[in-house]
Amino acid sequence: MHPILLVFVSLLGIYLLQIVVEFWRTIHNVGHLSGPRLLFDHERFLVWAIAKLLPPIPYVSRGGSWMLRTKHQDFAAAGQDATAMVTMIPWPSAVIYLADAAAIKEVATFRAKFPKPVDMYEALFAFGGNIIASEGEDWKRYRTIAAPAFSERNTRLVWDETIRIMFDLFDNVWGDSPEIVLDHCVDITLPIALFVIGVAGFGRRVTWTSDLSVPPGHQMPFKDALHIVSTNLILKMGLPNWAMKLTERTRRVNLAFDELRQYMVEMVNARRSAETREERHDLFNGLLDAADDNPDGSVAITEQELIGNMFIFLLAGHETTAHTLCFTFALLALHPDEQERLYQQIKGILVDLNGMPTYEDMNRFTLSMAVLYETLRMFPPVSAIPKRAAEDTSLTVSNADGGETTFPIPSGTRVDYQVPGLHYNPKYWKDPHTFRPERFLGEWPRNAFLPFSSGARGCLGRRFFETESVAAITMMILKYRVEVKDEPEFVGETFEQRYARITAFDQLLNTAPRRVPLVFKRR
Ligand code: HEM
Repeated sequence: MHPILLVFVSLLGIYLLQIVVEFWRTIHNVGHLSGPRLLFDHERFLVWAIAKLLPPIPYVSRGGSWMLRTKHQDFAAAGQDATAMVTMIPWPSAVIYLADAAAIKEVATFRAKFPKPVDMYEALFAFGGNIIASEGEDWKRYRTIAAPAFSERNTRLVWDETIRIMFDLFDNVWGDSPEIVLDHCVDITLPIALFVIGVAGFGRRVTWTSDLSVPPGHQMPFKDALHIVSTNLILKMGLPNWAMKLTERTRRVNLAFDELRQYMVEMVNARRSAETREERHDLFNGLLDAADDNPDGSVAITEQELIGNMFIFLLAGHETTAHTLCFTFALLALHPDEQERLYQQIKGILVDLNGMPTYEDMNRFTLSMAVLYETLRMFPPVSAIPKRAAEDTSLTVSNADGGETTFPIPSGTRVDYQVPGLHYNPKYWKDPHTFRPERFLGEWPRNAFLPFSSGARGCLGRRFFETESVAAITMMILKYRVEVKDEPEFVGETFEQRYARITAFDQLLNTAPRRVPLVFKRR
């Protein structure tokens, strides 16, 4: 054998031998927790992207959207509510997945022991320093500034504007048509969520019929910039700057980012040069208020951080909301009896309100909220919430025979909340595969419901989202009956087939419905 080839083969042999030894050591170090064993590390971006396209292949790929597809199965097979995925190449590593409410609560409580692995959120820095992609002192500063923006007044604004947007849709877009056929329900839920974040987030009213003129100094109307940015955030995060200049589409996306940034800079300047401060309750103004009110006069947040956080609100809040609303209408269309029950409650409440609910009425729509929660339980937009052990530690989970298992966690190991695993865990949820909104009407296991994460790092926009969604669902079901669109190629399918088709999903940055063809019939 040629000496160079001999050296290469020997080095490769040593590497493979080390990998095999390290692989067994990694399994041993997490207490031999059962779970998938895979050849390649799924967390590398390229492998992750390829794995999404592949079908499940034993020891190679779990296939796309595996968490929501497999739900609680891995945990049931393991006989306990913790599993470890151990991968081999390029270097053995383990990710521990939890579907045990008490263990998750412990991880959320001991934040210093289980901080957020911010290196995984690197792509989000494309927008500037921000609350989601930070930890420690930076995160505390962002949270202190951002939390007051999600005020009671902002929530009220969200409610009022959502009702207005829904009426605008019914009166000025759908008009007198007795039925509206949509090939994919996101065609209305994406705009609804965009308009709400436009006005209650950015303080700019954009709507179905809003004016598309381009103000001086701009190349694109605000509405287009907001829309293009919000639907292309993944593209911008995934591609390097030079690649964004290659095609007409990516150049337009780049332009939209520049335009939205410029609109925001102008909004900051207009506000700072204004003689009197306007009383406004959108998130952008809320952030500016907090930034300006720093008691020692120092800059609490730079302009770049302000804009970075606004981009993040758009990323965190737009598609998650739109997709959840879409799944909600899909589930109501698939379960007409549940839809009727919801309609009866809404009608009963609105009889004495002349059809125009106010923010004060929100808590009376208990079934609207229950339907929303049941949708979030079954189709959580975020499947995995990652943490990383900062020191050698251990956790205890319950197992199938009623006992407990304690396992070690070496420092540096990823520990993820596996949200679908928790949400479909029969220990907490009776008949977890059945759509049963009323389970959220009485007492329910709050620690086993994690669509918004929990603890100090829980979702800041939860109330924003809930308010908008309850208003949108309530108005829609009051005015329209939702049905699955009849399509000749699906005649004769069983309920299970129809359910699987209408709720089919892909998991990208969040869970996205694949195609939800619905008909909205005027009541
Ligand atoms: C269905 C709707 C939503 C869901 C399921 C959701 C879910 C989540 C989850 C799971 C996290 C934790 C992420 C992590 O640890 O990496 C989070 C954080 C966050 N969300 Fe949401 N979210 C939703 C809507 C919104 C909206 C509408 C906004 C803002 C307008 C928003 C703003 C935020 C922010 C600022 C954080 C970071 C909190 C922190 O790290 O301190 N979210 N959200």
